[in-house]
Amino acid sequence: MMEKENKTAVCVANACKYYGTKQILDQLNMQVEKGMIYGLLGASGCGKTTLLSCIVGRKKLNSGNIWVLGGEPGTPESGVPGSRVGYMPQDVALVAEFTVKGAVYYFGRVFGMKEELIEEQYQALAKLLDLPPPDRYIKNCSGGQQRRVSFAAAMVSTPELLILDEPTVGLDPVLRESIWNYLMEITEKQKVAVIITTHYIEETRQAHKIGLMRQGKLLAEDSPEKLLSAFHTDSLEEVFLMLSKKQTEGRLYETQSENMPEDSNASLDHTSSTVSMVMTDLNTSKDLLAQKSTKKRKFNFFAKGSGLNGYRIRALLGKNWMQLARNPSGIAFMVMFPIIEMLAFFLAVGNNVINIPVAVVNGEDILGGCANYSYDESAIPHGESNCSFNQLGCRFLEIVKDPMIDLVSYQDLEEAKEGIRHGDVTGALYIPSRFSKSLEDRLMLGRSITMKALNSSQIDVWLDMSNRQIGAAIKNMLFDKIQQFQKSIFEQCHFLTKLGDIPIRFEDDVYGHLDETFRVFMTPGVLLTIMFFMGATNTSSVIITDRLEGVWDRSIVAGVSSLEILLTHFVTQFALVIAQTAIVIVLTFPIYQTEYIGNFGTIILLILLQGGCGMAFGFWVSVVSNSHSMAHIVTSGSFYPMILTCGLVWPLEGMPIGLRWIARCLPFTIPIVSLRNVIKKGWSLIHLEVINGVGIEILWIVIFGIISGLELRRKR
Ligand SMILES: Nc1ncnc2c1ncn2[C@@H]1O[C@H](COP(=O)(O)OP(=O)(O)OP(=O)(O)O)[C@@H](O)[C@H]1O
Repeated sequence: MMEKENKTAVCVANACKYYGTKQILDQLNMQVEKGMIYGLLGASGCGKTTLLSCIVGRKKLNSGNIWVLGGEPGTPESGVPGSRVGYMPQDVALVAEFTVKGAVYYFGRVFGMKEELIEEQYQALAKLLDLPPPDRYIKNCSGGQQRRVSFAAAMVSTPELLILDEPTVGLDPVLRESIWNYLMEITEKQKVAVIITTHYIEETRQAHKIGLMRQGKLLAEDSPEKLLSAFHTDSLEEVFLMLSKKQTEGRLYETQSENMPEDSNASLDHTSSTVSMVMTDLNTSKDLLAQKSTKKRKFNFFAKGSGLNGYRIRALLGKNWMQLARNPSGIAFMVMFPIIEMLAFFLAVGNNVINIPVAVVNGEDILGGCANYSYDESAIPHGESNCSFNQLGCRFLEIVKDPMIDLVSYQDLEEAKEGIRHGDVTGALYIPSRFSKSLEDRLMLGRSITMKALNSSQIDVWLDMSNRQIGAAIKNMLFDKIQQFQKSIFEQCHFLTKLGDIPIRFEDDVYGHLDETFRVFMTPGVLLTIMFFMGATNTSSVIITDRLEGVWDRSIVAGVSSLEILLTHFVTQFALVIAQTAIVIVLTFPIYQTEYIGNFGTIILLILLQGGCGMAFGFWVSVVSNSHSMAHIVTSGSFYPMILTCGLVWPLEGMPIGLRWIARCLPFTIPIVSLRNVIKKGWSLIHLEVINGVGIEILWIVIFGIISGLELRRKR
């Protein structure tokens, strides 16, 4: 048995694999010996790549068994993933920013090979495969050149098992021949087992064994010569066609008994519910698979080899750095966006509105334009308690002058109101024709004033409140101005000015002050939301590129763990978050002079952690998204709900109770309050209202990490 075991490289028994309800592999059996080229043939979509993914451990069978180089893929005995297997996936799966040499070196480093050995291998492979110049970027290589580099990357560790998914697509016949010659040589001399898929059926005549696959089943498995003689033809394509036809007619069993030559070692697979001409040595496979099943599998959160390894981490960090550094426009955007966003905030938010056109109809001086008005003569005191008023409308118009409004004189009230309806002006002030006299009566006569006089002692205002912010700003400004106006009259008339005050007094504010701009309130929220979404978009776009280009999967087959990929991306992306945090902090505090009274370290901590939280969110987005556009939809789709419910636009206290609780659980709702407490109240980390912000950020980093890990496992 030992002898047989040593000869076997891959053994697949009764393999079934589903994607959802669709069956891809159907009771498939296959056996590959060491020192053999195994050509796996089949129409597009028959499940070849899926089978190879299961062999290298990237996908899991729903039922059945696989044994590779000493054990089930993923166990230490099999050495898969790792340097014992060279895997060239169907897609090029190389980092576009790598150079040709850098791509081969990356895999050498992941395998922990010495630099001199990698160089030696690189030189040999460059010659064999006629690789493009070493310093040419992968993204600048042609499709055929990229496939050759991909082949070299699979070969760098001189693996025991070489899995090549359509390696010869797009290569010229001369190069195809030299690759086949090379494969013949390594199978013969180094006893490497090679599994190769190809669309060029005749190319596999040189293989030692070929497997003809259709609809998830292996129809036949034998040497090309034996298959050709069994079907009395000299074309493998014809063999395949005949077998396919018989499979469709359900006569495969007959095929085997009729056609198999005496000396063929093919046997019926009686363990399968289907019948096929597979060569699998069932005794060997049973021995191997039984041996494997005694090995206990350990629970492993990140699926494969979660241990951290220095040289793999160095290789991954180098890769991430290259991806970043060789993408200067990406770096420029990552630096520019926080600057642009913060500048947009500081320049656009919180400033007073100016030059709003407001109509004025001064009934006291319709045509005069206040030409004969004198401030001093508009309120003339008589004795201790009397005062006579004159042209107070003009006095009010002088006081009401403010950068916020541009007064536009109208002579008719209806015309002014029409101006609002047409959008020419935002409001209209109407000063009644007897305003001064009526106001005098109001102050002097007290309770005996007539209703008519009372009405005409008031200035009437109409506002366009369709723009609520502007309407409210004008309203507030008019309240201030009318108080100023009243105070000025009281002073001039020697009245007790306090009599004019409304009977409520606002003392000094405990924290902040009433006339602070809206920007001060917004700053903590803007800082944290910018960091969250910058972290999310940076991370998701980098990781999704790795996943879509196949670099992630390929690195994992080379022995890298998901945890190592995650950690190294975290390190690289966190360096960016640190840079972006520095940018937003410098703009907010030294440059825009935002006041803060709390601990600066706590402010930095809350902002940095929020960037980390965004990164973790971006990581999750990249795991659940199958494309860049889907990642963008998820990120931008979550942007509005999170922003609208975080208390930045409207207080949580104004939301329905259930929504309030949901909003509180979001990644930045409570941290915004915590940051505001540090900036405005000077609270430290010992306050619950600060520490819970830090706690929520850390909790979300952990939650996103865990659900991403679980999703990665589920996707296998
Ligand atoms: N992740 C997936 N989810 C759902 N279906 C999938 C997934 N991957 C592959 N498939 C489907 O499984 C079937 C087999 O795909 P596979 O890539 O294994 O075929 P293949 O034989 O390698 O084809 P080709 O020669 O064109 O590469 C196809 O119908 C494909 O659409």
